[in-house]
Amino acid sequence: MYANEIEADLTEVLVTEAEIHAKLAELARRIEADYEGEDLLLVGVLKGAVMVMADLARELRPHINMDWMAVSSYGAGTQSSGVVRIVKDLDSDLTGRHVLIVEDIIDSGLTLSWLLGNLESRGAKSVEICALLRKPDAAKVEVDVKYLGFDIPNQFVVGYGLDFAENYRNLRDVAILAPHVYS
Ligand SMILES: O=P(O)(O)OC[C@H]1O[C@H](OP(=O)(O)OP(=O)(O)O)[C@H](O)[C@@H]1O
Ligand code: HPA
Ligand SMILES: [Mg+2]
Repeated sequence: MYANEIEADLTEVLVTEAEIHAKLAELARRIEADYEGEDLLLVGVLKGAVMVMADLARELRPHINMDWMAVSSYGAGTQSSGVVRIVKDLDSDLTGRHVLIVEDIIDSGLTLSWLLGNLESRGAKSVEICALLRKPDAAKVEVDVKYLGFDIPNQFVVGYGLDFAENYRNLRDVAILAPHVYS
């Protein structure tokens, strides 16, 4: 389904487009029930969360708001540096608001544990996390994720927003990147 030169870079498709969309619909129903009658601000973490945010937001039937933050800790490698830096901050004031962070993946957990602390310190009424993927075997810190899509093995994955050196973000599925690409 992908161009031949992309197929050659992938070991296997781990989560298909259909599985992602079914899961996001399921999570959206839970989110709608949990925040019924409340205002909700979705905070997407650029750039990886763009696809999850776009599809999750369109699954949600009530009125919601969206804002974006860009943080980066990976650079061009496959290991988190552990140092999270804000590349773009939110435009919104979080005081008194219900905030749901939308992420593509929890790998070491360093990005989200840092972000959770950062957003909680801004006076939000609540801050929760929705992440499409999590690698339980890669955790360096535990992150309390309320809405989780899939637990996946500890392998480097790409697609559906996830990149390696800024490539593969546009793939529709989540796939394992072949080691020959990065080693
Ligand atoms: O749990 P961790 O080990 O911290 O890894 C997860 C984070 O790493 C990736 O983002 P990255 O910093 O590479 O930037 P990007 O979203 O622009 O790809 C991914 O999108 C998560 O935000
Ligand atoms: O497995 C991954 N793939 C792409 N980006 C990532 N950022 C953290 N883990 C990953
Ligand atoms: Mg990211």
